[in-house]
Amino acid sequence: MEWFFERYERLLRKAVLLVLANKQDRLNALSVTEVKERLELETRFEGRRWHIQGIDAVSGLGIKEGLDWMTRQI
Ligand SMILES: Nc1nc2c(ncn2[C@@H]2O[C@H](COP(=O)(O)OP(=O)(O)OP(=O)(O)O)[C@@H](O)[C@H]2O)c(=O)[nH]1
Repeated sequence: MEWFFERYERLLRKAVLLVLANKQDRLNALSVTEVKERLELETRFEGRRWHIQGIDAVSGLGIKEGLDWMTRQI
């Protein structure tokens, strides 16, 4: 199994990451900055392609912008 995980890790190193910080319409939702800090994205994904997008899944706000970013990466 070792070979499997090594191969997988190698492939994932090239993966791009899109984080959707949902419920931005709710006052008690974590802000984009808070989600970014709690997930330690800047340090964990340093040198990698990642993006965090605030969204509101009910109205759809931000979803297009997030997916547009992902589309540009692939
Ligand atoms: N106001 C608001 N409500 C949302 C949003 N996204 C999901 N919800 C609501 O949150 C509730 C839980 O949604 P689910 O899709 O079941 O998500 P879940 O992962 O099971 O639960 P959560 O931990 O609440 O995310 C539902 O009533 C959704 O309508 C959003 O962006 N804004």
